[in-house]
Amino acid sequence: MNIALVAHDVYKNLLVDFVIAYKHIFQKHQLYATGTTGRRISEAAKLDVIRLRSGPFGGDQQIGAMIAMDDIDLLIFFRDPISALGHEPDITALLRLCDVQQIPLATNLGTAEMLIRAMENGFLSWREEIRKYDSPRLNGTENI
Ligand SMILES: O=C(CO)COP(=O)(O)O
Repeated sequence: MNIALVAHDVYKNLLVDFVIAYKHIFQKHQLYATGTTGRRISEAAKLDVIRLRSGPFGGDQQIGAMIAMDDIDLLIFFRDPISALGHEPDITALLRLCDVQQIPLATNLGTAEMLIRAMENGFLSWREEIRKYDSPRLNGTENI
């Protein structure tokens, strides 16, 4: 599975600890992350992470573009629910695209834990099936 990981500053430590706790699962998958989140995870968890731009510089939009192309299977995004951020439109757009593409999305630790355990137990294997029929790459709508 292709897993995208994003955390705003207040939750970066939480996400790093979460990835370390479930490293035995994460290490079996391809990880993507926004810039600073990815650096923190790769340094602390010693996992390979494909790092995109930092969120305020387009990282959320890069992940959104991957989701639009059905290239991400699961997004864990520990967003800051208190502070307003300058790139709020990018954040909203990313969350919206998850709903457009039916991508499992966790915005807090409780849901993230359930999704990761569910994935480990095969509950997200429907993603492989849906990709065959619903992928913009395969159903001919990628140029629309
Ligand atoms: O701002 C972000 C997501 O909106 C996260 O970006 P960083 O991982 O670069 O801090």
